[in-house]
Amino acid sequence: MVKTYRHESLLGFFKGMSFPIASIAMVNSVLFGVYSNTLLALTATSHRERRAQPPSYIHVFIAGCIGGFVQVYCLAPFDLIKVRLQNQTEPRARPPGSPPPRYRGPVHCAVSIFQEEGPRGLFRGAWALTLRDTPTMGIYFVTYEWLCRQSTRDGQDPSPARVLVAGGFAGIASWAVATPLDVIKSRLQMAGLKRGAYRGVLDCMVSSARQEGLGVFFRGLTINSARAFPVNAVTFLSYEYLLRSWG
Ligand SMILES: C[N+](C)(C)CCCC[C@H](N)C(=O)O
Repeated sequence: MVKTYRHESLLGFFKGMSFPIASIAMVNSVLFGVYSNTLLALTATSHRERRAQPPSYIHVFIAGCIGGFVQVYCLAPFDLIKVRLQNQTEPRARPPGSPPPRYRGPVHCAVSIFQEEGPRGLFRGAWALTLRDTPTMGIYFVTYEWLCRQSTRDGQDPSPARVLVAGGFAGIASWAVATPLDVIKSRLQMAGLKRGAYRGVLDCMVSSARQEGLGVFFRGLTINSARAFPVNAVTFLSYEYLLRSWG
């Protein structure tokens, strides 16, 4: 944090955020929409009926995995642009004559990737993202449901405080499992800049572990968990209460 602040001031912390903020609404509505509709197809219960007739954890897991799988295709290009911009550090005062940053902003970044790496370039790392999100979104929804049911009497709606706590821990639990593939995904997304860096997911895993030890698979987990708690607490609270007031 100190280094980022010294080098890039407060703005450095928000690098690459305009795109994720604009895209998060779309990505989350795809995730939660596919999740809820898959549960409807599997259990024939709507969101409202699910308190009285709770779905089995297997159904929750399958619906979460399918939701995770589908949302990857909305998330992948936005996530790639975020990673590319976050990894581009710019000093506060650029010495005169030094080259300008490679990407001038999210739109310029998207256009450059499209031109330099082709349309498929925008989906770089999407396979690692699919591997990261499919099972861990299942874990995300199962953890949330389990924690809600632990603390709520059968058939009753969980209180807002419980929804917040269950959502927060669901975020942490799923990130704990997702972090190894998150590290690999980000490396593959960055590798598009240098030709032939990795041959694929497995190659990236093996060479990262060889060079940096197994600890590499947990890089960023602490800061990600600190972020995941409030983010996912609010996400689930919004989901529950928006559906309750509209459904
Ligand atoms: C499945 N995985 C762990 C990758 C993400 C789960 C939480 C997703 C949420 N939008 C967030 O940004 O925290």
